[in-house]
Amino acid sequence: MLRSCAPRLRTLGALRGLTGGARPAVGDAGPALRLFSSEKFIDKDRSLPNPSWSKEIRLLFDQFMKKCEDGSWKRVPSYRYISPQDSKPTKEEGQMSRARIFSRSYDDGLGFEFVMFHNDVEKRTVCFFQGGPHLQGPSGLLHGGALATMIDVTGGVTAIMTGEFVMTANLNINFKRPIPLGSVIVINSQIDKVEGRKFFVSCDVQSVDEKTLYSNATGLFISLDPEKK
Ligand SMILES: CCCCCCCC/C=C\CCCCCCCC(=O)SCCNC(=O)CCNC(=O)[C@H](O)C(C)(C)COP(=O)(O)OP(=O)(O)OC[C@H]1O[C@@H](n2cnc3c(N)ncnc32)[C@H](O)[C@@H]1OP(=O)(O)O
Repeated sequence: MLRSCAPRLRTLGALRGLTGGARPAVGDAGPALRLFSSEKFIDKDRSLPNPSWSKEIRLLFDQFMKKCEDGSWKRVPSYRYISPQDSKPTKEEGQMSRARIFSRSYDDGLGFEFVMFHNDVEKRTVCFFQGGPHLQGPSGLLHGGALATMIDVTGGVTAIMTGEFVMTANLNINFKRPIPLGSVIVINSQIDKVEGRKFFVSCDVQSVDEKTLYSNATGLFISLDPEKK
């Protein structure tokens, strides 16, 4: 997913140029549709509602878009592809790379449907996630690896929003209750501590009514050593 570090400022700029306000129509550099420089390729912001979203996740989306109006929360835009300028050259020289960002690699409704909102003052991120049918583990339940992916992405975004590009060094997840496939869950992530390049993040995963704690986790994210880049 994180294939190139050199262009991180541009990428971080894109991530930090987050969207707020009532109109869910802007992503990095403005448009929800991102036209890559080749002008042959359009990537859309996938953290906006699509027809596969249940009423429940739409309601949460609307509630948090309202919270964005005073600037305290920002919606985090999210794309399927790393733009060609940010990608490392691939073996498919001269062709569009087929690489996709894992958490956005499924077609609408089949895999990871989610939207994140970040609060800069509180250094925390909330993610509303609806796992589609291709993320099944045990019958009728969400695969643990799919949940780990979402915890990783939410924790990673929480750290990245401090302004540093990070890699995941450690994730420790307690799976406490199984998650019904297709249900909407809430992942709350916050930065507990920063020590030099190390960002210690914690996450909990709950039902929308907060009655069920599905999982909790801690993660260590490390920003890249300038010497080693
Ligand atoms: C730019 C373009 C990209 C585009 C992006 C698209 C948009 C993004 C949108 C949305 C983002 C979503 C968010 C991301 C979510 C997904 C993230 C992933 O999947 S990341 C892939 C999986 N992770 C790896 O592959 C890491 C592999 N490991 C490494 O590369 C290195 O080990 C690394 C960078 C993590 C650390 O290496 P060192 O060389 O920089 O660090 P050293 O100097 O060894 O350690 C620094 C300190 O950290 C401790 N440390 C290192 N690893 C540790 C560990 N595993 N556990 C505990 N401590 C550890 C050390 O003991 C040291 O501590 P002391 O400073 O001495 O106190």
